[in-house]
Amino acid sequence: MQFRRANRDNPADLADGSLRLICISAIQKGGKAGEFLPDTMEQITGTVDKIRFRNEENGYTILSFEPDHEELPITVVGTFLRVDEKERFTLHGIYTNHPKYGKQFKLDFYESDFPDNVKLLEEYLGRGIIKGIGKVRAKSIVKKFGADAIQVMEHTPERLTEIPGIGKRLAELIGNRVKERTVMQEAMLKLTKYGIGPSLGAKIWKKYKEDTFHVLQTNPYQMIEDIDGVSFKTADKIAMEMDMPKDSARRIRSGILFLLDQIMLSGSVCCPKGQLLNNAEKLLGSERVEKVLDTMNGSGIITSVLRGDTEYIYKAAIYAKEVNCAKMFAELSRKTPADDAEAVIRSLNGNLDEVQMGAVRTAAESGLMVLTGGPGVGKTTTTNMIIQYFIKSKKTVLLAAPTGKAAKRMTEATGMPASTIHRMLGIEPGTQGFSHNEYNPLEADVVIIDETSMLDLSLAYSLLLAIPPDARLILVGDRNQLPSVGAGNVLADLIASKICPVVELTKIYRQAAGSDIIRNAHSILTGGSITLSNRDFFFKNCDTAEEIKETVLHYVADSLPAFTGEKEIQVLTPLKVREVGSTNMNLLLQERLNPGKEDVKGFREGDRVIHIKNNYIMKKTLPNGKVETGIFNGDTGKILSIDKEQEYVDVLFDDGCKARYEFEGLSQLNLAYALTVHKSQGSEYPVVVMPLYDYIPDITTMNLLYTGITRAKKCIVIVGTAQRFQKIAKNFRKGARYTGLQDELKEIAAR
Ligand SMILES: Nc1ncnc2c1ncn2[C@@H]1O[C@H](COP(=O)(O)OP(=O)(O)OP(=O)(O)O)[C@@H](O)[C@H]1O
Repeated sequence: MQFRRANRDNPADLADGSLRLICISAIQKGGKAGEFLPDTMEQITGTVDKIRFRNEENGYTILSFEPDHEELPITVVGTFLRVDEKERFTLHGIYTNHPKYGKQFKLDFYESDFPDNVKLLEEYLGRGIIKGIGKVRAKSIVKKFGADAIQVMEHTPERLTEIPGIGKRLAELIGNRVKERTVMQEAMLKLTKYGIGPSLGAKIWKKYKEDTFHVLQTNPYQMIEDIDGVSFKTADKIAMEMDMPKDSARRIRSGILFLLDQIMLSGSVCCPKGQLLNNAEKLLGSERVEKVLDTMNGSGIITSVLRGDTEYIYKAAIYAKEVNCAKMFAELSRKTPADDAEAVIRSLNGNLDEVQMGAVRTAAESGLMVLTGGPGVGKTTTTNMIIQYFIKSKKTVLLAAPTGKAAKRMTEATGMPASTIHRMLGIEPGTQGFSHNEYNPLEADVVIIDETSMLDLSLAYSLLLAIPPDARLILVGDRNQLPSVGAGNVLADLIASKICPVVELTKIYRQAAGSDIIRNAHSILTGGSITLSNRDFFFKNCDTAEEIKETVLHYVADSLPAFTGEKEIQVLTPLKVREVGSTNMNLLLQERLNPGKEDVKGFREGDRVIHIKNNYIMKKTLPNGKVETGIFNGDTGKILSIDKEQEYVDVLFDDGCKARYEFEGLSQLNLAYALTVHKSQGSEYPVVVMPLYDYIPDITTMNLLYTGITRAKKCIVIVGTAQRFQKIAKNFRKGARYTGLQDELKEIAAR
């Protein structure tokens, strides 16, 4: 068979039987590790000698390749949709010179074909590439049909029956398998034309197989629901390429659901109808939006709720959760008091003030209560007394918090085991489900949750489902902290609804004598004046972004470690993006604190890192050598070593546990020299530096400043201008977070 170079922009090539595949590979241009030789595209044709590394998930491959007219094999690095040894390709890319591994060919895209040399073809087919053909059959097929063997198998498979031992059925089967291969490759090629990379392309193919084009042509939006990683924008691009009308109901429906998902990512659970229609019309360029929205409302996909004069639109599932949360909260709040509470309370040891003692009494008397207050007011001390009360009353108490770090702090503060809420509920990895639910409730009389401000609506719903009918729920948290990252505003809504008792502690006990951190944190809440007595709360006046960055670097690297005696200084930024955001500050801090080392995907040995996803199946080795599973969002540590040959990174976490990350798993890590205030919720650090530069009314709020400041235990330095600080401190906006839990609760209470 004649090999022909194809033009990836020429649609005719797609239909040409001689073309097997042209594939785009994500080339990593300008990677620091590689210094480019001439930056011109090269083309080499040859045979795969050996696959040295392959990640089946994303197609990333390192292989040794034998070019046709060169003696020595070369190393090729890039993304192959699929690849086998002895397979033939024409590769397009550039040569680079890797400091450690030498000359490499970085792949941009490739064209693939079956071997055109009879000997290689026999060897290739003999390796079991096509099911039903082993060494012996490969030999007979190639002997019979020569270099045309593949053409015969694909287009006239019945001719295979000319070979003894191959019957009609097997011939047909082989023909189908070869065709399937071709169809898959063509599908992948077509997908790359819509900007879909090989890894996503492979997922789409895996899901729809031969139906891929049918789905793409009839309803590409289906992919959003079926395949992880397909966004509305990707599906819409395909739909537009397919000339789908802008006014198509499917398109509008998907666009509306996409916007509702976006709303939820920003923390709201619903959206005023007017706002949604406006955004949808802008996104979709269609005037049929309202009509389609109304039909969706009737079909159970979305729910519309009238509150006052405003109509709010929810995805139906999240609305159901909100309504059910309200019902379950209301149900809990109706519980009756314990019988001999007073006698047990009198027997408790500890010096609580009257309000704190009142909280213990309330806990004893209520099915549902909230204990809130700022830093150092005795929330933990009071919680400990509540636990003591229930233990003395022979009740089973379970403790949990939304994050791993907060759960660890709860364990230390109470002396009792506390877990993440997910773990307490028995997360079932791979599904969104929990083993504890309404059919299998928790075995507890009392459940106490700390850092409740971080509890989002979905997790609150799962938690409430698992609370046994006669148990109590106690929610502890600081209502002035930022709300949860996930959609909802559970603690604030619950407090505002007045459906259950709320005990607010206001008297500051901790460090009352000497600390400006706590005093100023409380002053920010009350709008009081800020004290700068240079004890533990410092302010450095800097104006420009450049000045702020330099000052932060200087404090973190030079002056603060000496001044505070702490080696690690935590930078907390209001934003992730922009010049003084955590992403950029991390790069600057990495260069300053950990310079001159080679990067792997942005990480270096010795870097401070944070794990950013709850991973309940990942293994870690405890300091005592025992192996456990579970690494949580917010866990911080340091990179101990990077093994480039074996492609893994070892991390030592702050609690002494070690974990190994394969290179592909590194997306679970971020640099942690600088974190956003949002990310730092539930954690505390001895020394914090907080640069204030940007002002975005919905984000840089008083609550964000307050949350950042209260993360510092020993010392905080704020870097910015006094005007900017005041502006943020007085920004009492809560951010546009639309939720309805408060109204639902009030409605139930009024019945
Ligand atoms: N009634 C009290 N009398 C004397 N000291 C108290 C009292 N209540 C709390 N404290 C002390 O105040 C300090 C802070 O208390 P605690 O840690 O319970 O506060 P917190 O609200 O949990 O603080 P944070 O939210 O910052 O962790 C502790 O040293 C505690 O012993």
